[in-house]
Amino acid sequence: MDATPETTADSVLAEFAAGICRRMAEGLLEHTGGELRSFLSAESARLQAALADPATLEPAEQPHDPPRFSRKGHVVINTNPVTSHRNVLAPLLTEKLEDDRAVATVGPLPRQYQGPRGMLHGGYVGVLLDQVLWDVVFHRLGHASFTRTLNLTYESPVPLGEELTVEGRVTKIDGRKTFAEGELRSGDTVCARAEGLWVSPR
Ligand SMILES: CCCCCCCCCC(=O)SCCNC(=O)CCNC(=O)[C@H](O)C(C)(C)COP(=O)(O)OP(=O)(O)OC[C@H]1O[C@@H](n2cnc3c(N)ncnc32)[C@H](O)[C@@H]1OP(=O)(O)O
Repeated sequence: MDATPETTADSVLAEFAAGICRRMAEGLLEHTGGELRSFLSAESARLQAALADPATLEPAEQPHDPPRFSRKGHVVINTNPVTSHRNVLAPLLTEKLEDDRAVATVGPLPRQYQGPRGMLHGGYVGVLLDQVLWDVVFHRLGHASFTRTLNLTYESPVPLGEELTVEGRVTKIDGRKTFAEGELRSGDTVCARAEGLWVSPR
């Protein structure tokens, strides 16, 4: 069996296509009428050109999330809706994990994440905090666990169009229970705080 289910060039092409889809999702909310038609046409042409000649995808880089085979031989694609370069819903995080602490940067987030005008949807604030707290718990324990509780406090609206910082810390481990807390910041402003419980599988 090959080490990967597709060539590196095809993985790069898939991530390029995901980038086009992300821009299209944003463009559909930014443009109307003839401007929208021109925008869609230009993005489609870029994808068609890449499909016709993948060598035009410069600079030739390594894919971030190439599919792999599981131990049982199934194709595994990273589907994570926050971190996967292949999932067009994912805003993508740059994350640093150290011991009991994770610090991630995300954004600037575009219009498809909007709740109140110009602000991030509150449910999505929870998604970002859930992911980063889950990540720090995984990093600390070395295995996956389930979010059991996640309590959010919204301190101030989260702006779209600005880079955000999401921080998570493990605060206590008690048998199968791991407690963690964190916050989401825009600049120096703490916009939301979270604390929760992660339960390891039996
Ligand atoms: C591989 C890569 C994947 C990347 C994914 C990123 C994911 C991001 C995070 C997520 O989205 S996770 C998905 C959302 N979460 C879920 O779907 C979890 C749904 N809930 C469950 O499946 C079960 O409720 C759960 C597995 C969490 C717990 O069920 P159990 O039957 O194993 O728990 P149990 O009732 O035995 O409780 C375990 C311990 O927690 C304690 N506990 C439970 N609820 C509590 C509570 N609310 N407060 C305090 N303690 C609590 C409970 O008393 C007990 O304590 P002890 O071990 O000391 O006896």
